[in-house]
Amino acid sequence: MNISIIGVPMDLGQTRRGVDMGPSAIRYAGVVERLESLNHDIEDLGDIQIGRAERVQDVTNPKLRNLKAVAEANEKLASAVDEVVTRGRFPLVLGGDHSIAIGTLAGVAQHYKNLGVIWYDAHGDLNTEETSPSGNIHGMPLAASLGLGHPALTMIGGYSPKLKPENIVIIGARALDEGEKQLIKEKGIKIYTMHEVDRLGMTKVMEETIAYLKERTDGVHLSLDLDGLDPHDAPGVGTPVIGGLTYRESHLAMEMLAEAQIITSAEFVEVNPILDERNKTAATAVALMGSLFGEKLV
Ligand SMILES: NC(=[NH2+])NCCC[C@H](N)C(=O)O
Ligand SMILES: [Mn+2]
Ligand SMILES: [Mn+2]
Repeated sequence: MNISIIGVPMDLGQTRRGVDMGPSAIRYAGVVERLESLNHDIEDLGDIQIGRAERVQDVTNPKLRNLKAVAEANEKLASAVDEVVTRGRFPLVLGGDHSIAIGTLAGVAQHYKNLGVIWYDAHGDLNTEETSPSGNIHGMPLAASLGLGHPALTMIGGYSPKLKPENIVIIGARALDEGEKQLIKEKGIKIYTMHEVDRLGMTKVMEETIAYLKERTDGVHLSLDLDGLDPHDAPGVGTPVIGGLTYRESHLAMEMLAEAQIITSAEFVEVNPILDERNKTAATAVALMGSLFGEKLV
């Protein structure tokens, strides 16, 4: 595979500092070497520039913190991702907080009629400024990609929506806000909460997810928020939620995706080295990328 890495040192989609160092932490954990060892062609495009006016939080609208800076960075990311896909390469985006999924999806979705998304996350990220309890844009990217929310977010890349609700599968959810629950029901979004993961087991969850997406999509983006994993395996995240997916379940999920060959772009987000233990979370991310890109135990 020809893979292009794009770092997005974004921390303006939430209020805990340090997640802007995520791309560096993931590079230190050896992402390039790991993927090269699997015989992929790797190109590291470096980082997107994030405008951060002396780290001052812009709360002009407390329901949409740092809206302008987040939107600007996502426009840049959308063009960078679009350029990678146009060159026929696989975009691998390193975050940064999850607000960057808006830009990644804006860059990818225009290349597909029916882009699918696997949202691997403790959260739904389906809030809008009306439903958000925090005003943090990292809780809104999936809604924005469905065309819901502020136009500065929904219109990144100049078009909307990027996704159809029936092409989304959420895996690992265990912290959903009221508005998000409503939206999931109203739009019929497919979701495997921790309840279903416990009940069915990850094998069945992934078999169903893969079959579901295969029949209705022509490409699948993996948006993996490290907080989807249990804080025991991924402590370096800004919004940890206990009772999450294990390291082993997550590897199995990545291995099954590799086998099915359905993933056409991916992002690994919310790695915060300041909150981490000896770069464990970045190391987990890199190990999961290994499995996603074909690493086998024997
Ligand atoms: N990408 C994330 N970690 N999102 C966490 C969102 C938390 C909460 N639902 C909010 O909207 O504020
Ligand atoms: Mn999350
Ligand atoms: Mn998220």
